[in-house]
Amino acid sequence: MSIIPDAERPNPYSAYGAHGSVLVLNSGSSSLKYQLVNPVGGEAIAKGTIERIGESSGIVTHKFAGNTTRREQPVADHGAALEVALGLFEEIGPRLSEAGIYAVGHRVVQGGELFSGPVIVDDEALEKMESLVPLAPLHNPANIQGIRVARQLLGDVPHVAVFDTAFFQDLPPEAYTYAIDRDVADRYAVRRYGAHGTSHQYVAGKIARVLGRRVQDLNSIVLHLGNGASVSAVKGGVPIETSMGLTPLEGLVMGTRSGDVDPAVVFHLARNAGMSIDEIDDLLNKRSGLKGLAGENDMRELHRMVDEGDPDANLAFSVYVHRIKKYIGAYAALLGRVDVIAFTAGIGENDALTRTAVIDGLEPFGIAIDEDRNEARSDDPRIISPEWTKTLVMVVPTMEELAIARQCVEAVETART
Ligand SMILES: Nc1ncnc2c1ncn2[C@@H]1O[C@H](COP(=O)(O)OP(=O)(O)O)[C@@H](O)[C@H]1O
Ligand SMILES: CC(=O)OP(=O)(O)O
Ligand SMILES: [Mg+2]
Repeated sequence: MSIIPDAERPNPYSAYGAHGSVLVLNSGSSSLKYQLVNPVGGEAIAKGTIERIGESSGIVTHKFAGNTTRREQPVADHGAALEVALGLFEEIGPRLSEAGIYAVGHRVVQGGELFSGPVIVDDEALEKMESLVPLAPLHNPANIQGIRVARQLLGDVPHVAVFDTAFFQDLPPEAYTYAIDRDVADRYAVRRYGAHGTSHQYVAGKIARVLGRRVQDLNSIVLHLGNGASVSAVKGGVPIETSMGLTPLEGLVMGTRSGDVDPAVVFHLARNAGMSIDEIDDLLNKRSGLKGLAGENDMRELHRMVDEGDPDANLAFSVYVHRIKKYIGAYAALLGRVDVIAFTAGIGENDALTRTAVIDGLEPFGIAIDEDRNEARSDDPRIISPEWTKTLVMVVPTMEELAIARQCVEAVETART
């Protein structure tokens, strides 16, 4: 039986949880999110984000004891970002030496075929993660750098890696297999691994708890719309499809990533535009998506540009929404019955305009939004569809850090028994 209670209730043992607190590090492609979490009660004791890593202007935010500290300062890379974060704990609090840290949990995006669940980090595990860098070039290097620096600075507690791909290890073969020569695919581990799995799994479970239903009885489409974006079809708690593939480049239109393109685009650019493979990689991962179409990957800014009549921003938003709708239709066909469509992550949780545009026109399928519910502001999971629909549309804030903290405690406890 799990030592972590499912219900999010206050921890009866100590201020920071029966197992102490867990420091969670979530390195994205250009950001570091961190949280000191009580893994039992579920509350964040302190948390922060460091955005625009590697750019000339970084934004640092640290929240503790009801106060928010915000600074603008350039941050060179993810190692430097972690040092800034640890410095803020010393300066503003809580001091990590007094926070009863039980373990450090690291989000690692790509576990490939080497990791199907959380692992306590040692040198061998780190080497394996290094070998997976080509399968998550924007993410694994930052994740690994975070682990190295954190192990040096917080060396006396266990460090646990929790993989984005783990949840999707349960995908059926027809979903994870690319229809290419089998020998080549097998030799080079070319298959679909998915990503954002910790979030998709958390949201699918949270939907069931909020509705008072068993996850086994629910079919959900989860839309994780952040800077990276992905969608999953979860049938009875088990993922049957997801939009990210070999790497987090496949699928939806994202902040800077193209999502699905005809692979022949790569051959065409290599042969006829004189671009190298590295240049095309950079193009599709960093200069595409909303940024490639409109020059802007912050959704708030994109809306402002649309309001000012910018045709590029308008097209970018239309392409973004069109792709999500295509996936909803496809995943509905795979699920057969859709009980819930859930929006999560930065855009999914905060952007009523995107939610309206995505659901618009789906009424004939019994899917609709109630605009008052959609626009009501809340940090709680909520239903935003009208009473009459069979499919519920929901907003379910993701809590990747809490989910990582809990998996981290379970991994340490399992290793000890
Ligand atoms: N209030 C808001 N309205 C619209 N978009 C928002 C809002 N707040 C954040 N976002 C968008 O959320 C995205 C970042 O989401 P997030 O889940 O934090 O991404 P990641 O984890 O990939 O860095 C950005 O595109 C940002 O514009
Ligand atoms: C996998 C992925 O795209 O992650 P993020 O959204 O944090 O960049
Ligand atoms: Mg994210």
